[in-house]
Amino acid sequence: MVVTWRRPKPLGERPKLMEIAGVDKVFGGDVLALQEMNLVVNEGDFISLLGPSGCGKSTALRLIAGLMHPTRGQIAWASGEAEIGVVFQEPTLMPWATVEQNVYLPFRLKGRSFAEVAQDIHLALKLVGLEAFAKSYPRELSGGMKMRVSIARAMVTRPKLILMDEPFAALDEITRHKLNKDLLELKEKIASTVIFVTHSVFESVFLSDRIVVMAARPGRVARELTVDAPYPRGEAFRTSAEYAALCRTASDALHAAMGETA
Ligand SMILES: Nc1ncnc2c1ncn2[C@@H]1O[C@H](COP(=O)(O)OP(=O)(O)OP(=O)(O)O)[C@@H](O)[C@H]1O
Repeated sequence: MVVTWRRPKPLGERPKLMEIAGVDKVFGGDVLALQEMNLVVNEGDFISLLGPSGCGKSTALRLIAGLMHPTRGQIAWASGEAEIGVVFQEPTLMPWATVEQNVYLPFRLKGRSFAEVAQDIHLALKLVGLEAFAKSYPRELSGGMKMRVSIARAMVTRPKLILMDEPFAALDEITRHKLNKDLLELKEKIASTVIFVTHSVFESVFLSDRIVVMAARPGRVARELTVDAPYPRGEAFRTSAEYAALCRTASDALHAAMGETA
């Protein structure tokens, strides 16, 4: 695995990675979880899906992951092939396996031997700051460290797109801030694309360059915002007037979307 330090191209110049076109998802014949979703995802985007409970954020992620199929519409990959890694809210680690064995899992599922990919595993652990814990078991790690293992596992095969479903929601605020910052650095190093589900206006503004604001009943995209602030972003950005103003804009958009709920 080669670590690249390539910056994503500016918004508007990025090649298309995948497209969600006119997607509906209906459960049980009458629950319209997602209505007419349209979204173009470009290489290098950091997109947050921001919205209240029940607006279809997880449904959208599961559709993109191919864990289920749309009722109507399509999800098309520019390369013709979906290459994704997924990080869930819970780290979902195998308790009986070491950290490196957990990170090995996606390769094992592809039939690769550990020896063949050991270097990739160790580089992924290094990138999340856990190279010294390769032989530890999940029970020996803090919540934040377990989440780092989960992130290493999602990126070890170098997927084009990493899907993250509220990965830091269960962590304390200090750990969450640290992981937010580390995630941005990591994304830059591996030149990946991220779709990140969150309830938090603050987290979405800190991380993303595009925020897709969603509304509920039925779940749908209400509007899209661009966060026009340069990366790298750190604590100076988090405490800036610019960040406060961007949070205000996103919060207003979210409240407007919730007000539109039928
Ligand atoms: N498997 C399912 N069967 C029936 N209804 C479902 C199913 N999955 C989701 N729904 C419904 O679809 C709607 C959207 O759910 P989804 O979990 O995608 O929302 P969400 O925005 O991710 O919510 P949260 O933030 O609470 O996780 C909700 O009304 C939910 O109850």
